[in-house]
Amino acid sequence: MTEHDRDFDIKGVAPAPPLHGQRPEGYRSGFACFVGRPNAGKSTLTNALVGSKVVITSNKPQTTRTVVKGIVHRDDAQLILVDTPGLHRPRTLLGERLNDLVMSTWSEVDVVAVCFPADEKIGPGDTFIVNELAKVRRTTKIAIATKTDKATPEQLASHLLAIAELGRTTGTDWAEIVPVSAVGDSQVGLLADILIGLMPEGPQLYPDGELSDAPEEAIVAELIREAALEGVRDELPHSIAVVVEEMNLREGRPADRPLLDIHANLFVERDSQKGIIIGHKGSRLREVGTAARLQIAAMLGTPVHLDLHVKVAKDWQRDPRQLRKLGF
Ligand SMILES: Nc1nc2c(ncn2[C@@H]2O[C@H](COP(=O)(O)OP(=O)(O)OP(=O)(O)O)[C@@H](O)[C@H]2O)c(=O)[nH]1
Repeated sequence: MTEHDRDFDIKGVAPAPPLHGQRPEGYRSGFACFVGRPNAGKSTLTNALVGSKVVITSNKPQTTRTVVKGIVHRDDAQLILVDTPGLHRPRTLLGERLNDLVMSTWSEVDVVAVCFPADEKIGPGDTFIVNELAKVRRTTKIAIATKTDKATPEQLASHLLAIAELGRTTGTDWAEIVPVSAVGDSQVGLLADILIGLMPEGPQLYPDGELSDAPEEAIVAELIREAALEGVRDELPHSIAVVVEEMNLREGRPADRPLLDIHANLFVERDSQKGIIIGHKGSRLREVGTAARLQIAAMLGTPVHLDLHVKVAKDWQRDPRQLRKLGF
């Protein structure tokens, strides 16, 4: 039995569907996972590789909660990208669950790629991640210097040396160190070649053209969450969760004018946070709703009616029952 004959059961990602199509000689397939400190450019890189916005990017740290994957299709390979939450020193039950999820994902993928933004010095956060990753012995590790467009050639050179040094001090054997700019589309193709070269030989795992198997509800929830976080205090990101309760095409609409009805609840931890989200006489919530609605409509290609409610779920990050209900 080869590696790919068993069901892949990466936590939070559905087991692989039945195998598709014939594969030419030498066809490769497998899983890669980007890690790195918040804002390192992981989601942007996933999007650049896949060529479509499937992972939600944001300029605020720590918004990637769910495991969402994008799929790179090539004639000779299929590369499945898994995105994990950030790794933190756990302070709550949610924090512990997220860390467990990250560690088990790392041990099940073929390659873990650590992203180090070239415009920032390597710091304790990076060292923490690489030290944790070093405990996962079997998985191949590569380092990516991201956002190279934001660094001078001299800065980039010393950044690459610092990455190599971090490998040495943590006992991590980087299979490659690759400088990339997702925004400038520099070396993204090379990165794809390198990742694919590190995948095992195996069959096509997903049908052609499938970009992501993240359920639409999860993508919609992330878009709402992103809109709700826009312009609010830095500590609020940890306290918001969005659950899409219902998503249905409205009945009785003409075929050329569909309308998607979405009912979603936005959970905060405290009444004071509810006030921040809702704003003066509901003004902020209306803006959040409009922004999310337009994003969802653009993503799904259907006009949307969004019904958004804000609820307080006291200390949901610490309560196992609430966490289960919210999908963690
Ligand atoms: N100039 C430049 N900016 C980039 C590049 N890649 C990402 N960014 C920006 O950096 C910010 C963070 O990027 P993300 O892709 O959301 O980072 P992330 O690592 O997924 O962040 P978390 O989800 O918070 O862990 C965004 O504002 C991006 O537009 C790049 O190659 N060049």
